[in-house]
Amino acid sequence: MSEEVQPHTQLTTAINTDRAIIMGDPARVDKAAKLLDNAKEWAYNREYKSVIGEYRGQRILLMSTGIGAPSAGIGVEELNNVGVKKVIRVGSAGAMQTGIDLGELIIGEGAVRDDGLTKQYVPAMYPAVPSFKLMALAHKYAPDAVYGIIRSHDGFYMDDNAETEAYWSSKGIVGADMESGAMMTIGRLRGMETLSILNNVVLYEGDLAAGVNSLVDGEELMAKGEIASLKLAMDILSDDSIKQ
Ligand SMILES: O=P(O)(O)O[C@H]1O[C@H](CO)[C@@H](O)[C@H]1O
Ligand SMILES: O=c1cc[nH]c(=O)[nH]1
Repeated sequence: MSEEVQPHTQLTTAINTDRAIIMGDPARVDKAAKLLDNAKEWAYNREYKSVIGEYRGQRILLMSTGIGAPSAGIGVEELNNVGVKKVIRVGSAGAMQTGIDLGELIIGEGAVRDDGLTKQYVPAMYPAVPSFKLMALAHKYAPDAVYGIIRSHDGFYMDDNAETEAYWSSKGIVGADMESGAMMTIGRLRGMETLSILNNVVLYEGDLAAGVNSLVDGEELMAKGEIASLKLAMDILSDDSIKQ
């Protein structure tokens, strides 16, 4: 653990908790903060907005990490530096299979590491897997969520998106995001327990940009999915079996 102020997140060990919920969007931190008791903003530097509060008596840090593996990777490293050992990402995603509705929760049983960053940590054959303990708690609180392997990628606006998605869909991948693979890989290398809970904002083969715009506009099913995903992460992190 480091006593230093972390340069990007501005976190220190004074956060005094071993668990955090991370998300891409700083605006989601404000929505999540409303679900906590005694929520207090800790810092807001660059894309990293952090709030500390309590859920069912358990102290939890909320933090945004911006978009993409490099900024998520920095966030996870700095969380580890200040003693955080359990991290749940609550993100948005695109479905990779038909039949997954808007606002449905997709929980990553592993991630295809289609990012550039984590290959600089370990070869691509190293698996990106979540904590089995946190996963078991996900099943306890959300037995009906969609469970499967997700794909974390670097490029939102790729010319070959349709072909790439068809390929990974044919391999059974259930959803796509941009940070879960980095969190699972770097987290595991640093001895942290991680889990990824994603709110579906794009139907399979749907319009990516339109889906993300609807999330911003607060479309009802997506807004419900966002709150459900945050509550699920809080239920898991405050479960009696892993209470701090
Ligand atoms: O909603 P967040 O958590 O940012 O997650 C998803 O949304 C962004 C793309 O729109 C990427 O960060 C992707 O992973
Ligand atoms: O398809 C999607 C939707 C949101 N975010 C992604 O990374 N991909």
